[in-house]
Amino acid sequence: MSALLTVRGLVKRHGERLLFDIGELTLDAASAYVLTGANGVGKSTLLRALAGLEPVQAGAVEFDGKPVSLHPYPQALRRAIVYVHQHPVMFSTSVAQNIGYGLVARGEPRARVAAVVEAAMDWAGVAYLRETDPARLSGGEKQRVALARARVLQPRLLLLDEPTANLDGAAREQVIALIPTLMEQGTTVVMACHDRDLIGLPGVRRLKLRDGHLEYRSHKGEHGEAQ
Ligand SMILES: Nc1ncnc2c1ncn2[C@@H]1O[C@H](COP(=O)(O)OP(=O)(O)OP(=O)(O)O)[C@@H](O)[C@H]1O
Repeated sequence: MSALLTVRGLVKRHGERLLFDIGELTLDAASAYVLTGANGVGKSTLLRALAGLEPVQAGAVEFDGKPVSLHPYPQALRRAIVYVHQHPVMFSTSVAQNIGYGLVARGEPRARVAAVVEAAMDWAGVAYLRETDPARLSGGEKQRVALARARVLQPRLLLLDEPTANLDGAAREQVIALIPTLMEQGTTVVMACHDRDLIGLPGVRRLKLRDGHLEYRSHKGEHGEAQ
């Protein structure tokens, strides 16, 4: 499998506190990962750093086999890497306009945006909400709208920050059901989570952040330090 993203020497400090010092992080193309670790260990920070939303110290970085920098964060990575917040922020327009916003911003023709948004709403099971003010959405609906909004951008790497946190019952199951279909479209997905059902999804590899280091774990529970 070919590497989509490799980052060497990924270091994050908050003042005197060293949050993580990761020798090497490699994410393969068209692969899915869960990123686990105790509360406060730095999972969100790591995802946000990869998305260019958090200043971080990085050595050599390669995306799609080409050297890139995380500072300044290149436009090509901004297009290719999408981060979905645990509590997604929505514009006070309609659900449909929120989902299409990124495509409109990229200058896509209106007719194409409308068709893609329609398909994404069907995929996420939110078509009945198309004209709804996002402020009225439940937590589960909001997360599914956020996933649809990310999916239409066809990212190479999708970073999901605790997509099922604060959800239970059917709302949680609806979000979990969407994840394998995201993986099918060739997107690499990394999910920060504590959710056992996400961790146990078929084909999902596990990354564990512990004591500032990243461990790669197989499904059988074997583990080893990252290089
Ligand atoms: N600007 C900041 N200054 C100092 N410390 C910060 C700052 N931002 C985050 N932190 C700290 O960094 C640590 C990592 O936070 P982060 O949200 O990445 O953890 P997490 O593993 O995602 O946790 P959780 O599972 O609870 O969501 C926390 O201890 C947090 O308080």
